Amino acid sequence: MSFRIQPAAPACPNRCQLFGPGSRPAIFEKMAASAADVINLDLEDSVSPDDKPAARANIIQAIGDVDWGRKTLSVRINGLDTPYWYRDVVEILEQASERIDRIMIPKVGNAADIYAVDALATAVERATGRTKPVKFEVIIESAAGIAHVEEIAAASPRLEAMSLGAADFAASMGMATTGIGGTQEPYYMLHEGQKHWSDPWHWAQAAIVAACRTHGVLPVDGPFGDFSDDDGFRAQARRSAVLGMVGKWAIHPKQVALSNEVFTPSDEAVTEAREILAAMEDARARGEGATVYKGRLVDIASIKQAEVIVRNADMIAAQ
Ligand SMILES: CC(C)(COP(=O)(O)OP(=O)(O)OC[C@H]1O[C@@H](n2cnc3c(N)ncnc32)[C@H](O)[C@@H]1OP(=O)(O)O)[C@@H](O)C(=O)NCCC(=O)NCCSC(=O)C[C@H](O)C(=O)O
Ligand SMILES: [Mg+2]
Repeated sequence: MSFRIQPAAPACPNRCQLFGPGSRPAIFEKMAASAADVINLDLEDSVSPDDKPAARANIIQAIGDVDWGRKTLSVRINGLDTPYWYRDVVEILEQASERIDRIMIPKVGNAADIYAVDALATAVERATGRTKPVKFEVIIESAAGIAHVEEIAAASPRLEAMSLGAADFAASMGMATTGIGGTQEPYYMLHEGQKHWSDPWHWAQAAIVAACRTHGVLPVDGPFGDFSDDDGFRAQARRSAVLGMVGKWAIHPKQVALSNEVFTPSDEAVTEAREILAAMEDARARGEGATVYKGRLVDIASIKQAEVIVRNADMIAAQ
């Protein structure tokens, strides 16, 4: 056990991040009216190269003009392997209002990528006299990103959240699939003639959660491409929640409610967590460190487990 205390991740709801192309300003008001906790206005892969300047201008105007309520407002810039990213950062931080909360950096490969954007953002903020430092979120979506995930999680005090980008991740890893998240038909074990499907995203998600929890960053599951498959989305999101992720992207508005449903602790879960805390309080009064709740062991670690659920529920209810 390390003597270092694990830092808390930011206490802001992040159950669903709704994406929309910056080249499609007609949907910005709909995004703002949605039930997503986070809005991601995209300058990257949903915007064609010719549309990048117009998309930047749309986003800069909308950051100030649209009523985003209490949502976290994030702009996904282009990757550092493109000629677009520096203009994204400079134009947004020079021209957009301070309503923007985060810049999302895609395809990060190592801590130096974050350092580069941090240096540029810091220079623009100082030059323009901005008073609210923009926060960062990153996407792990390459072999290099997952190989360096821990140094990326530690790279900047601006960093609030880290997502798995299943599509680019699969491409970078050379995975034999065109699916964006979810069950992959050929990824199964055979036992006595029966197929047992496994989860090809699991290890990357677990690595992201561990890196994030070590450094006080929110771990988030990325896109689920087949927006006609609600049950598939739910199944993927539930696995992510059990692993410790706090939310998931929506690439279509119909996925927002699904994500909020999965990543909001249920009444039953909260009741059980509070009962465990009460049972342990009674045990403590008796001078015991362990007791029995519904026929199973609960001990001091159970207090920490129950507190995760209660804290999360209280934080969401406070919004
Ligand atoms: C996927 C879409 C292109 C679908 O758009 P559309 O054809 O308009 O869908 P519908 O006709 O079903 O729309 C129904 C109504 O909802 C509105 N709408 C559509 N999309 C959005 C949205 N994103 N936010 C809010 N509202 C939206 C429509 O206007 C309709 O409204 P109405 O007419 O009033 O009923 C589109 O959803 C879309 O562009 N989605 C986002 C795509 C995107 O941003 N992709 C980037 C993120 S995923 C990624 O990059 C991969 C990742 O990096 C990785 O590597 O894994
Ligand atoms: Mg991507």
